[in-house]
Order: sequence, then structure tokens, then C-alpha cells
Amino acid sequence: MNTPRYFALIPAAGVGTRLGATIPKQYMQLAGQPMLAHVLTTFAAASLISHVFVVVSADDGYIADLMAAAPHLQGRVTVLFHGGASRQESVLNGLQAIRQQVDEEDWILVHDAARPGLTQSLIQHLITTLGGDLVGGLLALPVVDTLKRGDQNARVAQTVERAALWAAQTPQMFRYSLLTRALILADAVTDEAGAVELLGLQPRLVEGSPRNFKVTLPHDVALAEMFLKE
Ligand SMILES: Nc1ccn([C@@H]2O[C@H](COP(=O)(O)OP(=O)(O)OP(=O)(O)O)[C@@H](O)[C@H]2O)c(=O)n1
Ligand SMILES: C[C@](O)(CO)[C@H](O)COP(=O)(O)O
Repeated sequence: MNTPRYFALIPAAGVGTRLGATIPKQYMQLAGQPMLAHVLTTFAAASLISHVFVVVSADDGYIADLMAAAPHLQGRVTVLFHGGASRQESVLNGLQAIRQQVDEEDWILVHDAARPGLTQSLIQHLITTLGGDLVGGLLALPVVDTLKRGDQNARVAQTVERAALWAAQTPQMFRYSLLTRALILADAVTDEAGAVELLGLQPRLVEGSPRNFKVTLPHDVALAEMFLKE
């Protein structure tokens, strides 16, 4: 059996509705370059990553300019114009598009284009921790705030026990065959680990970093720039 390789798959076919920008948020300028360019550069520079695939919408009008302005990505990044109606669909479409280029037991690291604060050391930490794992896993952060469940009037209905709660991040790392099968079978999951859990498996939680947060709402932009300028 070949030594398993590690591939990055970046779902980048969203529109950033919650952010409310005039362009898809993954193309917003952060610290001098598009948000997606930070992510692609981090993975392209990671020596353990064999290749990077980025999934964009079929009518994406931005990726060509991004790639043209980033010669360091040439040969390391392949653009897949297979975005779907949901993140799950974009990821599954991407997996099916690369089936001739990866082996069943190769590892796929799925990472949101909206998490530009990812570092090479976080990638290394995830791969080192999970490399021999039978299931795979994800970066995540233990919850440190007290959590409240609100009612329809924004009144506290319940304080949620936070011990053992984690906030999922990405990359989420699973072997190609397991991940593809899980996503085909899953109904409307919001992350890859959720699909794998539906198979009755328990992905490993690997501590991530606050800088690897997802840029989702308008106030996230300044925070992301702060981390990227560190
Ligand atoms: N149909 C979709 C929806 C989302 N994504 C990607 O999944 C990641 C995380 O999704 P999210 O933060 O929700 O991005 P958007 O869907 O763009 O944001 P919103 O929900 O606010 O529209 C992003 O990199 C986004 O581009 C995708 O590839 N295909
Ligand atoms: C995959 C993820 O980033 C883990 O927290 C999250 O589920 C993505 O959710 P979104 O609504 O697609 O941003």
C-alpha cells in the first residue's frame, strides 16, 4: 500500500450573506490580499501537503485574477469550478472531481476559505496528531464562555453545561474514501465530522487556535486583519 498523502480541499463557493459585503467574502482584501489567498498560500507552503484543491462556484469571476496575482500558487493549487448549493455539496462535488488524482486512503484536509488565520504549525499539529488515527478528526476549541440557550424573546431559557463542549474549526481531516461515503449518505450536515459521526464513528478533537476563527459577521473583518498582521 502506498504511503498516504495529504491533500487540502478548500470550499470557497459561498457568497458571504451574513457578512453583507459587495463581493463574496472569501475575496475581500485582508492585510493586503484576498482572504482566500491567505488560505491557499498557507497550504501551498506546507511541505506535508501534496496538492491544494479549491472549490469555487461555476460562475466565479474572481479566482482567475487571484491566481494570476499569485505565481507562488502555480503548480500547487488546482481550481475546481464545482461549487454547490451548500457547503456539504461543494465539498462532495470537489471530492468527486478529484477521485482520479487521489487514492482511497489519502488524507483530505477540508478547510474553510473563511478561516484565513490558519497557520502551517496548526496544519502540522493536526497531521501529526491524526496521522495514524483510524477515523480522523478536526481542529476545535474548548468552550470557555458560559453558554445560554435563549427563548423566542431573547430571554434565558437554560444555561447549557459547557464542560466537554468544543467549538468546531477546520481543517477537518479524514481519509478520502471514508469522507466521500459519509458525505454521500449524510443529510444536511454543517461539517465533515458531522457526516462521519452519522456513520457511528467518533472523530478526534484536536485543539486549534482563536486566530483560526471563521470570518462570518461584519465585526470579524477587523479581528481577522489583526491576527493576519501579527
Ligand atoms: N454553497 C457553499 C456555501 C459555503 N461554502 C464555503 O464554506 C465555507 C464556510 O461557510 P460560511 O462561513 O457559511 O460561508 P458563506 O456560506 O459564504 O457565508 P453565509 O452563510 O453568511 O452566506 C466558506 O469558505 C464558503 O465559501 C461553499 O464552498 N459552498
Ligand atoms: C465547518 C465549520 O466551519 C465548523 O465550525 C462550520 O460548520 C461552517 O458553518 P457555515 O454555516 O457553513 O459557516
